Amino acid sequence: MDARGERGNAHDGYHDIQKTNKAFETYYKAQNIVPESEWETFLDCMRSPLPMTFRINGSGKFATDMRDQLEGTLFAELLKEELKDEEQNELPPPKPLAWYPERLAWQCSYTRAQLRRLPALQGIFDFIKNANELGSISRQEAVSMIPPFFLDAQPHHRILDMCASPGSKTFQILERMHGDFDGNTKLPTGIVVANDVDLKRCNLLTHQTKRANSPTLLVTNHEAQNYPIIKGPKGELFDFDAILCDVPCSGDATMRKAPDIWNRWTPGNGNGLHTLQLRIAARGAQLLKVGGRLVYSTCSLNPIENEAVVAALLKECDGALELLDVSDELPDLKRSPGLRDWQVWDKFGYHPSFRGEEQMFKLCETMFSDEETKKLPLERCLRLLPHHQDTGGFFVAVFQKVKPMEIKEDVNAKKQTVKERVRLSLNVNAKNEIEMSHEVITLARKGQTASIPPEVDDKGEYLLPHRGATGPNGGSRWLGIDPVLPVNDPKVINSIYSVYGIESDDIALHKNCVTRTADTSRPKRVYTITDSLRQYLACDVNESLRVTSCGLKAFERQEIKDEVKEQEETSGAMCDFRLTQDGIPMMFPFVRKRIIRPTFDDFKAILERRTLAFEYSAEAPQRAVISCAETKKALLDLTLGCCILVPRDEDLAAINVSKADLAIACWRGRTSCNLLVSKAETIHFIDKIKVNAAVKMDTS
Ligand SMILES: C[S@@+](CC[C@H](N)C(=O)[O-])C[C@H]1O[C@@H](n2cnc3c(N)ncnc32)[C@H](O)[C@@H]1O
Repeated sequence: MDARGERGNAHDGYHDIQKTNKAFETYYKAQNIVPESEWETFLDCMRSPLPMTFRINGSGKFATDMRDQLEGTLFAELLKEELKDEEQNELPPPKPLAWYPERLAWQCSYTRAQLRRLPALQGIFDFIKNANELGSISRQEAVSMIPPFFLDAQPHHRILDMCASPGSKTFQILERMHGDFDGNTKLPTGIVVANDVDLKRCNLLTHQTKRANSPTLLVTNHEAQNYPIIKGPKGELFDFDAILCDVPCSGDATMRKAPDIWNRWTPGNGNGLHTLQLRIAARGAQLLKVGGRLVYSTCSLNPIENEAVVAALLKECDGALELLDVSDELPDLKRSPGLRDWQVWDKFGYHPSFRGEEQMFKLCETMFSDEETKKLPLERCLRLLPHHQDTGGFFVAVFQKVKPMEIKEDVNAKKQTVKERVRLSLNVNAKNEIEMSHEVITLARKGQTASIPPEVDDKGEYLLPHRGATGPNGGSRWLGIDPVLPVNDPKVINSIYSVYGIESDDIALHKNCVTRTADTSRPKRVYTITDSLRQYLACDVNESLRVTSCGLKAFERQEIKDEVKEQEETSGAMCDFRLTQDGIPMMFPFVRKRIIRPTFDDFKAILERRTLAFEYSAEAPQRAVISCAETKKALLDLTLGCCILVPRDEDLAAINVSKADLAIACWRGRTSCNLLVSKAETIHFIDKIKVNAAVKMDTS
């Protein structure tokens, strides 16, 4: 039995681990991060399993409806009776996180094992499992939800998440950017750049944030401490309104979730990361706009990874950064103040001050608190202690940039060859190098790039450069990474505009579409991006950014045989590009053509059977056939190709779902209409209909 009166699942391995570590206890007692009177409670809590928490995704009506459903059914049942586990220990009911706005994040005081095991918790277990898979909730540690709140992200902001994978905080930021976008409100105009040093983790990040369907998202793969500096043609820095530095750390505040840390903890774990953490935060400070916010966070309790980094950053920035007092933000969040003084230890013991020889022990001056440090308002930092709110531990510091600061160039970045610099600065492919002017080559030899400004449109906005797509790395500076190329072939874009009835005044696809296909007149996938994202990419004339994913995949090439095209084009326009299901939430408000409103029965039938034939066929008697003559006629009146099916208004009203929420991509074929939605997504739609219909019946 542990401190919480819980027995772990014999198979979860949790209780096989010895949760003591003398060095850990000595170290943190000496650091005074916890008042003496709370020490034992703190240790007990660190040894107990972490309760499961989740937050409801999205915002506005969708999220509050979901919460009301949850409170109205599942949680109400649990609140009615006293819950006990097998050993008759009382299990408190789920409760909303006190500090999280609008009761949209919840904490269940059960372990995962209990959730799986106890029959009374079956409903909650199923709900969490399904809702997480379908993307309506995110299981996320309570403390990990905190940093994005302090960023104060707005839809028009440029935001940089420097160490972003697996992306739970990026996802929160994107939700905040998109707010209640429903086609009546404006699309976010800002950008979110999410970066990670690990390419595989960049791909994970792209996958985890896919549900946000965001045209503002750019995923890059760089060392955050050397993040590229992008400047506009007049030398103006492309800086960010908000930057999150959720840096790599020892993670010793996550012992409740990862108890193996008890066995491997040493003071050296934190010491070894201090310099990298400081370098990442310092790069963040350089890239921050004056007036913008930088949030530094770790899931470590260690002052060397926390206050020491904050103090060194403040000193290094020489008055350009101010550490903010955020005590009036998230007022219900219990927090401990940061320390002004701490101790430096390593495996040899305690080092009272930095005298120089400590360097031999891999300690550095910035780890120590000196007289200057003690004058800094470090109590403004937030340390979240596990026993205060039954969470994991965390550390957060919020800065504001108050004046410009010097920017050091990226000294460690991979050196470009002269030829490469010339090629990149001119945006020409390797074969054309022969035509480079003497002047440009001289500049490149001096280590400078020729400042070829990005192309500008009649409104003075920067357009994306046409990079050579046949260069040594498939047109990209980066081996294995396809270049980001503009799709502005009028044939492609005009066909999309006209076939789907999209107005260029509503959404400027001709400027804001990109592809990774070398032949931009026949792109495989077309991604939409926001104006700001285009400006950022356009200013990157030297292709310094290693972009692993960019914008929202809105259209995909659908090969249509030429003879079919010929026949069809006599009866109307055809488009080689189908709308993707991911693109529908964003594009639907702008689409005026090829929308079909079937009866609810036909709509459900196509979701369940994936295809609806126009006519009954004796050769395929099992095929479902469209039942409504009006829907059939509307479909037959379309040329072959993609269309969007949306239930009729009265049916949507009956289940309280919006048009954009149940708009599905289909293909109008010769003899049938077919779903273009994956099986997993189809289940999501069927569930949405079922859940909403059940709730409606419940409440009526
Ligand atoms: C604490 S995790 C970030 C968690 C993430 N912010 C989230 O909320 O899902 C730290 C991340 O930093 C990445 N990382 C480590 N060193 C880095 C560096 N030098 N530059 C950029 N990212 C780095 C790791 O790959 C890891 O994904």
